[in-house]
Amino acid sequence: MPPALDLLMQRHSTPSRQLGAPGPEGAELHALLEAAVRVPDHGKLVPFRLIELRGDAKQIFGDRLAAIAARNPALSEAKREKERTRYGFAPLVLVVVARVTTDSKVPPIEQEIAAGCVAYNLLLGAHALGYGAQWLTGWAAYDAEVAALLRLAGNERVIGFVHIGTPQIEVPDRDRPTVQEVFSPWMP
Ligand SMILES: Cc1cc2nc3c(=O)[nH]c(=O)nc-3n(C[C@H](O)[C@H](O)[C@H](O)COP(=O)(O)O)c2cc1C
Repeated sequence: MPPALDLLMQRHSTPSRQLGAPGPEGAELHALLEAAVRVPDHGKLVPFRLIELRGDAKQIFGDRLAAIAARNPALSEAKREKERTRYGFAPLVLVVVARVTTDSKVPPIEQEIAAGCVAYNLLLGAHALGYGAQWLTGWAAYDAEVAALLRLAGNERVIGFVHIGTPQIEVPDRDRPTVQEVFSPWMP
């Protein structure tokens, strides 16, 4: 099997709480980012950007998120507790942001898909470099206060928080859809 296809076959997420140091930094992180932004992009709009959360900034972000969660009566106590600790594990979290050009002929969904490809490339690239990663959204990706905390513009939204680090345990793969389940010929 070609190595690139083998990578696709081997990749799986590592839960963010099972990720620890080290994570990619310096030239290695730069290479990961360069590879990640090579996505199909209708209209070449570059409808994405990335925000790094690392070190103290990452922990402060996690604390602020927990404070927002604590004020939200719609979130269960268990979810609020999860927020208090979520950012203490993976050494690096990349926030993938979609920035949608509204006066373009390219529909917003296509621009958001391009940003989603960046997030997936990060998972693949992290795996290729020997790291583990997980793409999370949760309530925080859709919360206006969190968007303000990240200083997102009105046309921007969080596509995912990609946690990257070194797996602390061997994570078994999950069940995968079979080709038979998802593939069929079109019948005229
Ligand atoms: C857009 C998106 C958002 C996700 N958000 C969450 C999340 O908030 N919480 C969670 O437990 N898993 C979430 N997941 C799933 C995990 O990232 C991951 O895919 C899954 O745990 C294992 O699948 P994998 O091994 O094929 O990556 C999300 C996946 C996608 C594509």
